[in-house]
Parts: sequence; structure tokens; C-alpha cells
Amino acid sequence: MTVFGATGITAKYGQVTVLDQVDLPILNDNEVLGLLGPNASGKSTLMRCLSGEKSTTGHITIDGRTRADMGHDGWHHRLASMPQSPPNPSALLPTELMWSTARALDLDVSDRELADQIEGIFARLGLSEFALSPLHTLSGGKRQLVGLALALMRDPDVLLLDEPTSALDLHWRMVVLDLVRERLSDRGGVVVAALHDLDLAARYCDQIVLLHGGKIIASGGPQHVLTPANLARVYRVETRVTLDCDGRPLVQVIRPLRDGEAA
Ligand SMILES: Nc1ncnc2c1ncn2[C@@H]1O[C@H](COP(=O)(O)OP(=O)(O)OP(=O)(O)O)[C@@H](O)[C@H]1O
Repeated sequence: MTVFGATGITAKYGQVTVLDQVDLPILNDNEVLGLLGPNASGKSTLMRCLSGEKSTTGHITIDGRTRADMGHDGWHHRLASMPQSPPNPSALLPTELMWSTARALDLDVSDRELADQIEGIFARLGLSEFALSPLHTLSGGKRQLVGLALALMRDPDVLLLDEPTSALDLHWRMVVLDLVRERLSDRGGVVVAALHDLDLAARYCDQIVLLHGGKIIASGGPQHVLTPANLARVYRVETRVTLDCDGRPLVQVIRPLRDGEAA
């Protein structure tokens, strides 16, 4: 069982406050939280605060214990993140990156088991044929998938994904998010994913937090958050929202609102 909590998250760059007292809903085992918001609303900064990469005055816990309680290694044993930028287009091979990540984890498994694990992750992400291709020869989407493979290799209880599908085509977006959900039902844990695609968020997230200017504008189930009023206020667009056969919102964007036009 994993319970992840984050309250009172405030973050600054220099003197500028970019996150102001953000409280995320408590996440219980098997839950996916989507972070939505326009450019510069603070999604990546929040992800970096949650991972411990950026300092914050907030209180972040896994099963009631903070990073200070667990220590750096203990925390990163339970939590891993996939950053917004994919691995650099270097001469390294995806398989080398996976092995160095696996070795750093010091897992108590044989090389054969590790090789099987790596092969399994590559197969699910369509990377098997690229395992020995230098990163600089891969497309942006394939490198993004390598970034996800590295995060999955760590097999954390709390998985943070910063725009995990931004470089992917329609097929791979759904494969990746199906895999994320399947992994939760197999082994438990929670996922926090920053997303731009509202329909993917509605389809895959149990809860959504809508950020704007570093503050939470709405928080709750997709149907509660993805309303025309919230979307107009935050994204400055007119939308029509209908429900699919499973009751999930489907957002049709009609037009951008003009300067000065009421949301
Ligand atoms: N290293 C930094 N130094 C100074 N300001 C920063 C830094 N990183 C981000 N910011 C600022 O913090 C604010 C939030 O940025 P952040 O990257 O968290 O937003 P975001 O919601 O992830 O945006 P996007 O959707 O464009 O990726 C922005 O105003 C941004 O300019």
C-alpha cells in the first residue's frame, strides 16, 4: 500500500514565487493524479518539488514519512521521476543507460533477471529494435520512451511523469498510459503526471489538479474539474464538454477567447 501526500507546497526562483501553498489531494494505492495547466503555470516546478530536486516549504510524505525521515536513498528507492526533457541525444545506447540505472539500484537479482526485465520494458515501449542505437540517432519520441523506460526500471511506488507523452504520436500516447495503469494494477503504487492533453487526462486520471499562476484553480475528479468555466478561466478558450459512455468528459475546443472577452 502506498499513500502519497503533498501540502503547502510553495516554491520560488530567486524572489519570485511560482507555487503558492499548493495542496494536492491525498493519493492512495492505484491512483493517478493529473496535473493540468497552461504554460508556466508551475507543473514542472511542482514535479521537481515533489521529487525533492527543488526545495520547498511544503510537506511531502510517502506513507506518512518525509524525505528527511527516510534519507535521500530511502526516498529515491520509493519515488522516481521522468523529467520533461528526454535523455540527451548522446552516443550512449539505450541498453547501456538501462544497465547503468539497474546497477546503481543495487538490486538483489541476477543479471539474467535484469536482462529479462530490460527486454520486457523495451518490448512494451517498442524500443527493442533501438536498444543498440545511439541516442542521437533516435527520434524525439523514441528518446522520450527511453526516458520512461529508465523511470520504469526503477520500479518506484511513486512515479512522477512530467509530460510523458508530449513527443509521442496517438498510438504511443495510449500505449504509455495503458502501461502506466496496468503497472499500477499489477504492483500498486501511485502516479502523478503533468499533462497537456485534456482528453488523455480525463481518460487515465482518477483525480485532476488544475493549476494557474502557481495556484490550484480546481481539484477533484475529471468531471468536476474539466468544465467549460474552468477551462475558459485557465486556458482562455471556449469549449463544449460532453460525457462519453463511461461518464468521462470529452472536451471539444471551439475557439480561443479574445483579449478582454469574459471567461
Ligand atoms: N530555473 C528557473 N529559473 C527561473 N524561473 C523559472 C525556472 N524554471 C521555471 N521558471 C519559471 O517558473 C514558472 C513556472 O514554470 P514551470 O516550468 O514550472 O511551468 P509549466 O507549467 O511546467 O510550464 P510548461 O507547460 O510550459 O512546461 C514560469 O514562470 C517559469 O518562467
